[in-house]
Amino acid sequence: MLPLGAGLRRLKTRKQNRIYRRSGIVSDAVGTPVLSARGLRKEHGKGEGSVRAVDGVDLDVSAGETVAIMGPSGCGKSTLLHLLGGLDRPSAGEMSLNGRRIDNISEKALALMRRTEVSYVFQSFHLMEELTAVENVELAALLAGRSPRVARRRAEELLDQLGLAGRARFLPSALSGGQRQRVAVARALSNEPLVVLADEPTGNLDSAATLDVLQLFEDLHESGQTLVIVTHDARIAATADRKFSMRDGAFADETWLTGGTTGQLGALVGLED
Ligand SMILES: Nc1ncnc2c1ncn2[C@@H]1O[C@H](COP(=O)(O)OP(=O)(O)OP(=O)(O)O)[C@@H](O)[C@H]1O
Repeated sequence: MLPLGAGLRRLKTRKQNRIYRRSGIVSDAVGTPVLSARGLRKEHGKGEGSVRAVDGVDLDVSAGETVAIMGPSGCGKSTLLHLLGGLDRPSAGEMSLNGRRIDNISEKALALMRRTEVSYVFQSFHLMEELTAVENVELAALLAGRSPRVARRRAEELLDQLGLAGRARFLPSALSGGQRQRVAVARALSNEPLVVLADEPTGNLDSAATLDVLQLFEDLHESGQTLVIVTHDARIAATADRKFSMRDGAFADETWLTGGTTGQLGALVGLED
């Protein structure tokens, strides 16, 4: 088994190739945000009882960047993440993925985007309990259009790289919380997503497993994976390039943790080394 960091770094070359391939040239991968939102709004419900959960969010996430979103309970973090990943539709505003509008596309196109271009890691893992670890990961790759042979190979490879080779045939019920979240991360990577969206990835974990998953997200960041993480955990947020504080559906504050534009330049360096 490869050490976790080394395993993920091996993924990096493939990721670089994918970004080059999809974007055509490097400057596109850096210049065009992977994920972008303008004037994003979401109202839950209608009329007097409606709640404006997201209220005018602008966001650009560059290739290879990790963005953390923090804020008090109910400020709209999960709703925003759902909008960004196409799990829900905005009431107003525009969103783009790799330069392509996604706020006004058909349900079919949105479903395809969810299977092939974005991935999620949830607080409560959302693994299929009747499937083994490798089957959970493989299923996501199959849904993204990989052949059964490629899907199985990729699933085994990812579990190996995430330190779970010995647990591949275990059902989720036989895994610890940290191991389940690792399977969920392997599943999220199985379609080679442009961006991984994580909603409180350590919210259901004890402190030892939290440290484990924290390291995992640092390694993912290091591997060049674009990440948007909603979290209450300042340690997770500290692994990000930028941190947004959300209040009442909008960003109240933005903090560069890796120093202004050097965060974006860092992504460029990461692509080229
Ligand atoms: N499906 C829904 N229908 C009606 N209101 C909703 C729905 N989902 C969320 N809300 C409301 O929208 C607001 C934002 O909720 P959201 O879950 O996005 O907040 P959050 O910041 O993620 O909270 P937490 O940190 O507790 O998970 C809250 O007032 C919530 O009650």
